[in-house]
Amino acid sequence: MKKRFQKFVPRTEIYENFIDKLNITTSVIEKHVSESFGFAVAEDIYAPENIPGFDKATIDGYAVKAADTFGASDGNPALLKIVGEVFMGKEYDGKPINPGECVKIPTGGMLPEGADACVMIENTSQIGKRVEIYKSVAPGENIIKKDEDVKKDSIVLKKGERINIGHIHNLMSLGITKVKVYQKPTICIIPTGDEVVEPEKDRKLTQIRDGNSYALMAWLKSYGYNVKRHPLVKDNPDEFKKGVEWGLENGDIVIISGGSSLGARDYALSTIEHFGEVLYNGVQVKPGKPVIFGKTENKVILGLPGNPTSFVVSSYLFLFPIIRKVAGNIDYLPKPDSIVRISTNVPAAQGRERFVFVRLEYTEKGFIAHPILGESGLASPFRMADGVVRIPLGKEGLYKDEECEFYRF
Ligand SMILES: Nc1nc2c(c(=O)[nH]1)N[C@H]1C(S)=C(S)[C@@H](COP(=O)(O)OP(=O)(O)OC[C@H]3O[C@@H](n4cnc5c(N)ncnc54)[C@H](O)[C@@H]3O)O[C@H]1N2
Ligand code: MOO
Repeated sequence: MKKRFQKFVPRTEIYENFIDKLNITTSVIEKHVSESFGFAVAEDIYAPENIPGFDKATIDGYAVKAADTFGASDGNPALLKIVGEVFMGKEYDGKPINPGECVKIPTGGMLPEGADACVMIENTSQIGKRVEIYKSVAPGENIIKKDEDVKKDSIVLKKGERINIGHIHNLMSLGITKVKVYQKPTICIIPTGDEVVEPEKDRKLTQIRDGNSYALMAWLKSYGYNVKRHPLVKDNPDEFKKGVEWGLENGDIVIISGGSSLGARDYALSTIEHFGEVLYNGVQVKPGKPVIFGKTENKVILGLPGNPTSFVVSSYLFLFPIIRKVAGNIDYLPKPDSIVRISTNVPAAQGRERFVFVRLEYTEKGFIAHPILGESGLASPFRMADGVVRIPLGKEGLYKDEECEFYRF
């Protein structure tokens, strides 16, 4: 990562040469499993036992030998002898069942020895100590095998996997109540611009209120990340430096909002160079061209464009993957959520991969994406959108009804 690039590069280059190679991760902490949703696990976890651990009935009825029911029907029922009953949470205390015998069993009960299937109570009729079976069952039918949910010694969580509710359920069922995870990163946001004012303040005609930092804070918090916001920074190098210094002391990832372009008062580049190394300065993406990628020994500093649409798209494409990487996730790059059809022709951006905000409509033919076009200086396109579709680099555009990748925001 020594070489510094000043040219605009494709998004994939940032992924391969900046994000994939980032060797910064947050510290490892122990969490109660019930508090671990969304964290990346910091160790491989193997199952110490089978789940459920016993062959289990999935219906209320009778535990049988399947072969005894073969050919059974309403007109020709199988007749079995009831030799006992299984109670919930208890092992069957009778003898293994023999051909011609069956045992009453509740949903969730442990299958008695000798039985290999269960028959639903609705398909039977009890006559004293016998039962008529009107429907045959195959071996294994209406049963969960003892290792069917989780097999002893199998891997339940791979280091770097994001913990989901299924993992939490499995871990708790296995009696594993604590888990080592990577701490969620802290992101420090520094909103900049002489023209930018606090939202609760009155503004002059030429001023704008800070939407960027508050929108990003809310978005990051929705994923449980820690966020800190610096007060507004004016367009001067000292204020930029103070802001970034604060960010480096207080967070893992520092974001400068605005001032990343080429204007005389755009100080993001020189400030990042002051504190660390700038690896890339500009990407072939629209919106979101002037993104600056920098790092110090153990922190990331990003300069994001001030234009609202560019700010949001570059956050989605670059900031979020960086956060996921730093948070220990093995799966950190964005992936399309689905393939949709575009409702109208949309031109590409010359020499840039283009992302277009769309609203999705569900029709009989599947999802149709309606573009919400507008300049990168607007915020309403993403207010009205479900996400973006992608026009790959080098493609001249999307034609009406053409399939394209959709990314949900
Ligand atoms: N000569 C060139 N000019 C520009 C180029 C270029 O290549 N050559 N690139 C354009 C592109 S593309 C973008 S994107 C913008 C990015 O500019 P900056 O990152 O330097 O951002 P600012 O100039 O600070 O602001 C742009 C725009 O966004 C508004 N803004 C800033 N902060 C906020 C905030 N917190 N909340 C809401 N809106 C904000 C700001 O008022 C400006 O209107 O550069 C083009 N120029
Ligand atoms: O690339 Mo700028 O990010 O178009 O607005």
